[in-house]
Amino acid sequence: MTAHGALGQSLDLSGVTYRYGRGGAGVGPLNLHVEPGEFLCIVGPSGSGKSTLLSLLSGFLRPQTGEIRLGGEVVRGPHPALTLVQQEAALFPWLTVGGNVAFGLKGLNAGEKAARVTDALRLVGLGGYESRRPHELSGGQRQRVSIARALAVRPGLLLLDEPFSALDHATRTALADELLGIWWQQKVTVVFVTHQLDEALHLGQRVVALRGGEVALDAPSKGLSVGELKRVLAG
Ligand SMILES: Nc1ncnc2c1ncn2[C@@H]1O[C@H](COP(=O)(O)OP(=O)(O)OP(=O)(O)O)[C@@H](O)[C@H]1O
Repeated sequence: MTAHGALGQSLDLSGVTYRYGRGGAGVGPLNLHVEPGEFLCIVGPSGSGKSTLLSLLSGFLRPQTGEIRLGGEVVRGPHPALTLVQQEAALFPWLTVGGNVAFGLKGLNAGEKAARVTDALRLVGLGGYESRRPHELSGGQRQRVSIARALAVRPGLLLLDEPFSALDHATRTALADELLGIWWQQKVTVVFVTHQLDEALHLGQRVVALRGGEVALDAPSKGLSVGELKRVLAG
């Protein structure tokens, strides 16, 4: 299921486990392959292991068994090619929008940084907002800035943890469609965690449902229904 000659990187999990305490809750063993440029949604009830999985994917937690590979390279810790967008836009209030987007850019000169910032803000529909401050923006705009910040580093894998959950329905729908446009244009690999089953089916090419830290379903979203997902998640 390769998407449109993607530039994003492949993601592979083989035998990955992480348990909090001996025999405690957590995830695994997980085996998962994500194609370069694929859009994967992860759903699951509260406590099913979604956040633990994202922490493992973003390198904040190390697997206790197995390994995670991004573009064939073992992930050994937080990495600039793995960017995480969280529920609430965590912007630095004392920096401008441009400063926030430029924050993670390393090893570039000032001109290259400015070009990356301009491009990323244009992608999220905030061209010209460079000198604004976060408090001057709406919740949806702030979340757009955090997506721009993630995109500015040209990630091989974009991880999103319920990025639209704090937004009203109309803004949420608009941002979801914008994200699809960006994904299509940038050909980045996306792993998107959501509680909303309809959102997962709308956005993802493929849906993975977690239950009790294990994969209960891994299927193309085409042909899946919210009812079927609910049945799987209920066990
Ligand atoms: N720091 C921790 N110490 C001990 N147990 C933990 C810790 N973090 C999570 N857990 C447990 O691990 C399991 C998976 O939690 P996780 O937060 O990954 O689930 P989740 O699907 O993201 O839930 P939610 O949708 O509520 O955010 C749960 O049983 C949780 O109680």
